[in-house]
Amino acid sequence: MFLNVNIRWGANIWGLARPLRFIRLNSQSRWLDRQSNDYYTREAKVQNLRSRAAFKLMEIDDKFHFFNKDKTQRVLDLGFAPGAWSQVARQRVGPQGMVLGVDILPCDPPRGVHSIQANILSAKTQELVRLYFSRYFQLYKNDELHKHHGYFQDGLEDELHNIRDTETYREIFDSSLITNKTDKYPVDVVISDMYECWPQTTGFWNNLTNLAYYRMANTSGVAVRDHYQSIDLGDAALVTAIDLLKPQGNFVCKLYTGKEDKLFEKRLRKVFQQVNRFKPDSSRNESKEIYFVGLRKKALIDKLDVFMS
Ligand SMILES: C[S@@+](CC[C@H](N)C(=O)[O-])C[C@H]1O[C@@H](n2cnc3c(N)ncnc32)[C@H](O)[C@@H]1O
Repeated sequence: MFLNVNIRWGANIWGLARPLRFIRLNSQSRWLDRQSNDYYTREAKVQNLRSRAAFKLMEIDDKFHFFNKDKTQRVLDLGFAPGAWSQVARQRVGPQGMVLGVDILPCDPPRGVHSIQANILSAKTQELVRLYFSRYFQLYKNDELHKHHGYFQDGLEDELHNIRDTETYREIFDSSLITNKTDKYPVDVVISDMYECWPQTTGFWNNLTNLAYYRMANTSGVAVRDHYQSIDLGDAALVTAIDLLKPQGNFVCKLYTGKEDKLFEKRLRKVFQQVNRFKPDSSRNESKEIYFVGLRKKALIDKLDVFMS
């Protein structure tokens, strides 16, 4: 059904704003009602988890077992805010593991997790992730770096300035030099729940210079748009996995389902030995989200072949 509105700018716009605000408040209160009646939301509060999303990752791991307390695993959580998946990863990798969250929005990471406020679509983000997991520049151990809200990048520019000229730095970033200092694939598990942001509770965009909150992909309710935007973020997560994930490493990625699922799945099959599609019980029936799980990354991957055919 189309709403036929004849807008004369200036004259009628404020008249239109009122009903629109009413519609928004109505959908907000429906969302609040649904939240307060929801088992997983209540349970998340009881268990001190940052959101109900935690239960989705628990269910996915209960089925596919990609976290392992016995190995020292390094986990990269893409779009980690507010941090429920990072909490689950932290618990499931055990004390020796490392968890790094990346989010375009600023967010205090959960206990035992470090974070970078960065856009996954930027090449610099990979550099930061690589340095974080590097055994030779253990920046995460330096208190100076996380004294402000745990943000790893505080002071990072100074550190980068000091180390960019060193031989070790060159070895870490020069993939043609395979030495025992080079950790070409520093990550064991990549998890990506990238999509809509958590509700803004204070004016934190004062911290941002690039108006990330406006530029990000927010779920619009228009299925086609949400689907294509989530495919873009899924592809960004897949590129990150191709570049940083160890052979035999594992990958979890949320997607809003639609026409291109099959193509995304085909790309995943070129990177992982086993690919599964999964809808956890804790994901609402009416939600279009599904989760792809890629197990055991292949050793040789041709990125062009993954994305071109
Ligand atoms: C649904 S939330 C993630 C919830 C999280 N898994 C949890 O359990 O708390 C999606 C997140 O993706 C982030 N995001 C979206 N686009 C991004 C991008 N290009 N780079 C980094 N983070 C992004 C958003 O800021 C948002 O916080």
